[in-house]
Amino acid sequence: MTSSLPLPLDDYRRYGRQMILDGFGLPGQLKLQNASVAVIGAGGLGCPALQYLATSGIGRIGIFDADVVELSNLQRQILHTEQSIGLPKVESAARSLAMLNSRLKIDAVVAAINPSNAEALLASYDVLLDCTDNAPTRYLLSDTAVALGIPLVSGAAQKFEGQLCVYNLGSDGPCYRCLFPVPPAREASGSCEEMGIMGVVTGIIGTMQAVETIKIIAELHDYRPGLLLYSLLGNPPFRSIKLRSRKPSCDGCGSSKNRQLSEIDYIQFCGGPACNWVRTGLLEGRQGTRLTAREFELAAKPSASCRIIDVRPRTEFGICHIPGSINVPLNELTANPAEWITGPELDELYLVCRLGNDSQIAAEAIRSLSSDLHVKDLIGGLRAWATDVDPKFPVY
Ligand SMILES: Nc1ncnc2c1ncn2[C@@H]1O[C@H](COP(=O)(O)OP(=O)(O)OP(=O)(O)O)[C@@H](O)[C@H]1O
Ligand SMILES: [Zn+2]
Repeated sequence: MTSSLPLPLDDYRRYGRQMILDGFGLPGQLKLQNASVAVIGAGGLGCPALQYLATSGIGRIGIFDADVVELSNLQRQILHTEQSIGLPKVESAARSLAMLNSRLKIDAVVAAINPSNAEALLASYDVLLDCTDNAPTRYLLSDTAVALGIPLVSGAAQKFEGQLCVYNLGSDGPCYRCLFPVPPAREASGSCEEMGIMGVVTGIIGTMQAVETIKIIAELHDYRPGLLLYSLLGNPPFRSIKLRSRKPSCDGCGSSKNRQLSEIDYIQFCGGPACNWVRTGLLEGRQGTRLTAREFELAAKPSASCRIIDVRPRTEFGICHIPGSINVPLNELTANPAEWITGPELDELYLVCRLGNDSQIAAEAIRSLSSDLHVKDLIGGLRAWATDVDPKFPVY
C-alpha cells in the first residue's frame, strides 16, 4: 500500500535534521515548501541569503538584479565564481542554487526593481529581502512591502559593520520610513566600492536575513523585531535596539499615505543618484582643466615646480600610487588648501584620485585660492591611469 506523503520521499532525508526539531517539525517544513520569497540584489547580502534559503527547502525564490558579475565581487558574493564573471548575477546565482537544490523553483529576473515595476514584479511573493546597497531602493522596497502587505527583511553592510531589521511585520510592525523618515547623508551611505566592505560581514548579515525569513515563514518569529547592529570590531559584536510599533504619522505606512509608488521621486528624496536604476556619470568638468591619462603622463613630471597630489585616503594611497605623487587626503586638503601650495618655485599642481571626482573638488578648492598656479586633474582617476597608461598599475 502506498501512502500519500505531503513531501517527496527524498525530502524526509534531505530536511530531516531540521524536521526533527521541536517547534519546527513537518509543519515547519511544509510552510517553507509552500512559501515564495523575493531576494532583491544578488550581491554581498543576497548570495549568502539565497544560499541558505535554497538549501532550507523554500519552494520558490525570485532573484532580481540588473548587474553582471565582476572580479571585485568574488571577495564576498559567494554564489558567483571565476567562471561567471561577465554573466548576469541572477543567472550566475540561479546556476549555483540549482546545483544545491534541483527542485527549487527559481525566478531569475535580470532587472532592477524600480518604482514602475516593483509592485507587479513582487506581488506574488510572501516575503521580500532587501539585499541592495542604496537608499532609494531601500525606501522603494519598504513602500512596496507596505503596499503589498508583506514583511521586508532588510540587510545593510558597510566597512566592518552591518545592520538587520524586519519591517512591516504583522499588523503594526514599523516600516523603514517609521525608523528613517529622512535618508542618511550621501557620504554615509556609499556603495561597497566607495566605502569598502569586509566580505565576511555581508556573509553574517545575509545569513541572518535568511534566518529571519525562515522564522517568519515557519512562524517562529517574535512580532516585535529589533534593529540588530553588528560590528566585526565591537565587543560585544552584536547590539539590538527594540523597536516601537508603526508610527501613525509615518509617510510610508501611516494613515495619511495615499501615493502611488510610480509617483514618488525616490532618487530626488535621497539627495541624488545613487542606485543602478539610474547610474549617472561623473561631476561636470571645467573646460580645459582636466587631462586624460595620457596627457597627464606627459605633463605631470614631479619636481620643485611640479607637484602631483593624490587626494585619496591614506589607506588607499598605501595600496598603490603614481611614483613621485604625495598624499593629501581630500578632507585635509579642503580644510586648509593654502598649506599644500607653498614653495617658491611651485608652478603646476596635478591632482589625482581613484575615479576622477574628488580630484575635481580638490582642484576647485585650490583654484579658489590661487590664480597663478596651473591646476589640473586626471579624468577618470587612477582607474583611467591603469587602463590607458600603466596596465601594471593595480585596480581595486
Ligand atoms: N533597485 C535594485 N534592484 C535590484 N537589484 C539592485 C537594486 N539596487 C541595487 N541592486 C543590486 O544589489 C546588489 C548589492 O550588492 P553589493 O553592494 O554587494 O554589490 P556591487 O554593487 O556589485 O558592489 P560594489 O559596490 O563593490 O561594486 C548589486 O548586485 C546591485 O546590482
Ligand atoms: Zn512607517
